[in-house]
Amino acid sequence: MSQWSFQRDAIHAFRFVRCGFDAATGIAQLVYAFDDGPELVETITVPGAPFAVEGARAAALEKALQLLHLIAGVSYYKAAVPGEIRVESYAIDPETAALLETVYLNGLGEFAYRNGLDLRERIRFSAPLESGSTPAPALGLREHALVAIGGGKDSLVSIEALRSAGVDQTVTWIGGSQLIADCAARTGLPTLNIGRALAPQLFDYNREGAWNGHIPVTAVNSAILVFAAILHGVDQVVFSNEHSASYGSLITTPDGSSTAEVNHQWSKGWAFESAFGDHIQRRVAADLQYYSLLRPLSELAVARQFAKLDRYDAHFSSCNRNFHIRGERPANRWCGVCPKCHFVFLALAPFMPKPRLVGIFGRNLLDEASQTPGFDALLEFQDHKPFECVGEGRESRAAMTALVQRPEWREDAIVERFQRVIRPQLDEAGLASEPLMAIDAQHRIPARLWERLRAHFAA
Ligand SMILES: CC(=O)N[C@H]1[C@@H](OP(=O)(O)OP(=O)(O)OC[C@H]2O[C@@H](n3ccc(=O)[nH]c3=O)[C@H](O)[C@@H]2O)O[C@H](CO)[C@@H](O)[C@@H]1O[C@H](C)C(=O)N[C@@H](C)C(=O)N[C@@H](CCC(=O)O)C(=O)O
Ligand SMILES: Nc1ncnc2c1ncn2[C@@H]1O[C@H](COP(=O)(O)OP(=O)(O)OP(=O)(O)O)[C@@H](O)[C@H]1O
Repeated sequence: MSQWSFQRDAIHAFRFVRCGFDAATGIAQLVYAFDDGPELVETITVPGAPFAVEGARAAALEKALQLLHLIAGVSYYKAAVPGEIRVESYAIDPETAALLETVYLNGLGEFAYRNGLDLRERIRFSAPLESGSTPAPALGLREHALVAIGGGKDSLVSIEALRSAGVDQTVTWIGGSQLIADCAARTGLPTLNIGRALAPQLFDYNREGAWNGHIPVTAVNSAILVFAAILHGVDQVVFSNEHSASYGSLITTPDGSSTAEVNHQWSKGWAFESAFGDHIQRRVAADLQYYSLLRPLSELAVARQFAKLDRYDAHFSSCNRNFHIRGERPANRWCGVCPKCHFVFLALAPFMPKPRLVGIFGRNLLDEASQTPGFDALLEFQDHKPFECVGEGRESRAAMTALVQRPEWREDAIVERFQRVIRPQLDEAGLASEPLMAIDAQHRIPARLWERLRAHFAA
């Protein structure tokens, strides 16, 4: 084994070697390997040990651990994308295999597009178990929500909505981000910070020529929170993925003959939420509900809700440059030049007093002419929507149209250019904000909770 070196194109198989959980320490180990190379060990640490889990809950925990092992493998599989995938220490059924193929294929959609790879014939999970295994039992989980917090506006909107609905919640995050920890502390609610350490060899492989690119990180985070929910015996895992996340960027194929949709945030979309949430209830725990509280809302509707809160202005950030595992972070939480900064500034502008918004970012992005190409991409003007977690083009166009009508914004460089250059080329019928504020019926929010929240979101 000491002879083995990472040679991307010579690798035949990706192996799910084993996974295990130590209830005494709260540490889960997820073990993978390429061919007969070294073991790649990712660790997940759930606070609260020692844990005592028995009977049906112990069986459910084992299933949740296997699902986490299978989904988190995407970070390593992507390094070489070999044509053979082997699950070695347990067997899976066809339904689980189908879920994994969907997650890997769609979740690596942007990765494949950017690297010029076609993964459709490569991603195959074999399923030795027969389908139709016994449905998962209800575990008698207590009524309590683990709410994922990401440091940005979306999860804060959910947390405050759940608070207003009187739902017991623990604000939960993965990783060592100080920014998220500050936001979590600011909620004043109970918190749970789950540790996650990627196998260190991944960083070596990256330097040695591994394929690299985006992975469906929300799918990984979701599987971690499901595992933690069963461990802590609670019945809800809540994410904050809005309706708009289900729509990708329309890309023209390299030969220019057609367009295809590639969604950077596929695992924040409805296709993932519905497939994963159903799978958890059928195969892991019948009374564990996985849902996104913001699924009925567009990004603009979420921005409107966030503008009603000012408690987090000096703490939150949606700029993903804060969240690199290694490397620099923006000095004042907002880099001001990435697609997420552009979009969040634009989406909040119609709903916030200008001085408040400029105070949050420390500058007025809409009056920086040098940023025109970035805003053009959001508007899908002569470009496609950026590969980032930003709203739909029609939301950006509607927000810009709203700003044109405001004296305090309309003379700013980007807004003025929109009115002069871009708007005349658009169909006026598609520029209104109001239709984008409509509440969508497609979601997995438990019915009793939704009855309480509907009015909150409509206000
Ligand atoms: C912070 C960030 O945007 N990272 C993306 C960036 O990675 P970079 O190399 O610049 O820094 P690191 O994040 O520290 O990653 C180092 C390497 O590790 C790989 N990796 C990381 C986390 C993980 O769970 N698995 C991994 O394999 C990573 O690929 C690097 O090789 O560029 C990468 C390549 O495009 C992206 O993969 C990194 O994205 C992170 C996985 C990440 O956490 N991104 C979130 C901020 C993010 O994009 N969230 C979306 C949700 C999208 C979804 O669920 O599909 C959001 O904001 O809504
Ligand atoms: N480190 C993390 N741990 C747990 N959940 C996370 C983490 N990062 C993001 N999430 C969750 O993933 C989902 C998508 O993240 P996203 O970045 O869109 O949300 P956000 O940070 O709340 O808001 P914004 O869109 O303004 O950045 C949210 O439910 C968020 O809470």
